[in-house]
Amino acid sequence: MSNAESKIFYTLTDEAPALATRSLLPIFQTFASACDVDIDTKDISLAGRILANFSHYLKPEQRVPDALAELGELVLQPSANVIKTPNISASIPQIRAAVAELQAKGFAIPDLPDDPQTEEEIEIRAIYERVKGSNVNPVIREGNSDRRAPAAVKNYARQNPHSMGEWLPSSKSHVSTMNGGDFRSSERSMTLRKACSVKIEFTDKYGNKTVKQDGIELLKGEVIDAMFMSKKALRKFYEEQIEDAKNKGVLFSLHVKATMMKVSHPIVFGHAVTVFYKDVYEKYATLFEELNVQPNNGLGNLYNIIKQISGDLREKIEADIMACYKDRPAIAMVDSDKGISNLHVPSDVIVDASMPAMIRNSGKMWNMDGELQDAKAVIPESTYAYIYQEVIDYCKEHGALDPTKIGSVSNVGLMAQKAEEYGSHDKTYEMQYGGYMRVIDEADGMILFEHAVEEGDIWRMCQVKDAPIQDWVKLAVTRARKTGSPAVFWLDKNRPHEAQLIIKVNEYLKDHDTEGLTILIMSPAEATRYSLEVINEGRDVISVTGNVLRDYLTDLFPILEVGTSAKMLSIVPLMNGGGLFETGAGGSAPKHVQQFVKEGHLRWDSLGEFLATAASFEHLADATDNAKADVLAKTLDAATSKLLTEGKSPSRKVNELDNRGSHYYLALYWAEALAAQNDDADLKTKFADLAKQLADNEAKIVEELNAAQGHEVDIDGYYYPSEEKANAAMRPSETLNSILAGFTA
Ligand SMILES: NC(=O)C1=CN([C@@H]2O[C@H](COP(=O)(O)OP(=O)(O)OC[C@H]3O[C@@H](n4cnc5c(N)ncnc54)[C@H](OP(=O)(O)O)[C@@H]3O)[C@@H](O)[C@H]2O)C=CC1
Ligand SMILES: O=C(O)CCC(=O)C(=O)O
Ligand SMILES: [Mg+2]
Repeated sequence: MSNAESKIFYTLTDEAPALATRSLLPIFQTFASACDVDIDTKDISLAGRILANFSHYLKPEQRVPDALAELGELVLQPSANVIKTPNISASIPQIRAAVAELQAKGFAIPDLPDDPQTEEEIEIRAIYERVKGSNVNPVIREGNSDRRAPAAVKNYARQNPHSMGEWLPSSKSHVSTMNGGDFRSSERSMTLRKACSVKIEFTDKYGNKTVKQDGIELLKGEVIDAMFMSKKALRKFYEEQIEDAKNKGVLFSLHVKATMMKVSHPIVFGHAVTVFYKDVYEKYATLFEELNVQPNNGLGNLYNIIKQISGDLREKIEADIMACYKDRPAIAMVDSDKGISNLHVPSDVIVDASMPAMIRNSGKMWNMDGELQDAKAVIPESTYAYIYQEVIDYCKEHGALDPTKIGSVSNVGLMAQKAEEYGSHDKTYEMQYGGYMRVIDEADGMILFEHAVEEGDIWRMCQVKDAPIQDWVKLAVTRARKTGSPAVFWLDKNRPHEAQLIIKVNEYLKDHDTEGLTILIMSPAEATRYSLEVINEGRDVISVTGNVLRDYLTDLFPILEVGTSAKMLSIVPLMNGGGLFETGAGGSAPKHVQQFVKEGHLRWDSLGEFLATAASFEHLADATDNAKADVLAKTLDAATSKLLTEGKSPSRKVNELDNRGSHYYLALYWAEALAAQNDDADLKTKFADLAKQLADNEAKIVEELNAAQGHEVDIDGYYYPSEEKANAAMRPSETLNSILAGFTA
């Protein structure tokens, strides 16, 4: 029965999840063969995406298909069944590093031009812009998101709580956000009564018009917004916050999402760099211009560039950088041993993961001396920053949340069809001159939005289509019905965009039976407090949010509740009927790779992959009437629960069970569960033998896996490692490999 519908696509991505896949996928493929299901792969790694986009620069034998474009098509098909591991949403410094590695490996791809001048350079830059930032998820997320902690994970965390730093009322940590001049304060929003085509037009102060984009086709019922962040207000805000951090004796730490908000946030980040290190960037302004220094790529970019200039001048600049610290507050560090601060690389501190980590750590971050210290978390955009202040206030009042007692905040998030900020990337502009930005209906010339902007302001337009909103409301009601938990729409009637959504939510709720359900609408700050109160009473609550809060909350609450978002079940019911199964909410854990190559221990926990794969089998079973796939799904879930209770998750420390060892135990428990079930006799027989072989060889396999630890590992690359070496490193047990290879379905 090998047809299109019996196929699962598993993505090959980057960093830790890509390493883990090399060990885990052969296990999944072996088990899937027993129910006639193929698990095929799609390489959407950063390196793979660069190569696919520059095919015309490569020798024919080096060319690779555009797997992301293929997946983008696939997710529109009702038969789609995709398992997606986290991938790098690349910042420019990450792209540069990947390009250098690929070039060194003989791929003649072009350098990323900083300041494209010729037609060819402009074309090359445009291709890299397509590869940059969050460009995978918006393409394949053709559905809204349903993320939650499965009961087994929650119960395990209750019994084996992760550490939670103590919170004292005396903590000086706090969130600082703009109270004017930011996107929120200038936001305009409307719902379209009819389909139309609009253009974005800039008019300078002399009346000259430039069409930034035209022919933007919008649908009836679509909610569109436009807003801008004032450069002057942002820089003034940074100055004030730097001063305030110094006066209060707390660390200055910036939290943005330069990867997902791939156009606007690198600029927001760059201003923080040039304000914090103002003395240097102003003193050497002309030189830096000649050298093409790019503050949006962080202080690390400056250090890299001055490496190339003569000793004396370089030392002078370096001394001037150090001198900045005298007048500035202490700065939060990413790696104090290596002197890497929060302002070095735009993708090192990503707000969704960095703020919960700070909250878990008693509101502290690392200072230059490698000590924990209270911090000022600077989150310029005020739209969602308040939620973190609310959590901090709550912790100051009530102490840290107790993972042994608290309930859970799950999430239903709006993201389908490039909803909200996901759709803003090609409609975000850094203004070269002051003037007016207008969104104009092309049919009748009517001005839909108008903003007076100044040089350097960041203007953007977002959109969210009506069908995804209807789907989102339906998903929220479905989850509320299924769980009996209250569902809270985190929408602020005072924010223009959310006021439009509230009208739609109230309208579309009428399409469903909501009798007996608790469905509430609250502003994000109120909803934060309410949700904390509910979970502190041990009860659960569903957060129903827009795209950015989806991202923020699905790291925030999981990290507080179960220690990491990697253990979440993360499902995207695709709007055309297919299923996209993401692995947790976690990222690609660059630190894990560093540890792996240094000491041969991979601490990545593939629990998210286990959960996603079970959900994928379950979906396939329903979609194709494959009863065996259903048995595989149920037994995989049972094996995952057993793995948790038996403590066979990866340890953080070298020479203890790591990612590979946990995969062995998953295979063992899964085969045992299949051998023990009575729903399918054929599977029972087949897997009884496999279970026996895996059990009989436990000591030998674990020994072979452990022997691979405790020393450096060479996988020959970071973004494009050697397949042969990485596979060998991730599958070091000959015994396990031959047992799997010997399995016949
Ligand atoms: N869906 C997607 O495709 C996503 C991609 N990303 C990308 O991931 C990269 C890193 O992002 P960042 O914000 O630093 O987030 P990460 O989630 O990668 O890192 C934060 C920390 O979370 C812990 N963690 C995350 N996943 C796991 C896991 N499976 N097992 C064990 N621990 C885990 C690790 O903690 P510890 O070090 O203490 O072990 C890790 O250092 C970026 O390139 C980003 O663009 C980020 C989010 C989602
Ligand atoms: O798309 C991205 O860049 C990251 C997405 C993310 O962090 C998430 O979906 O939780
Ligand atoms: Mg996230």
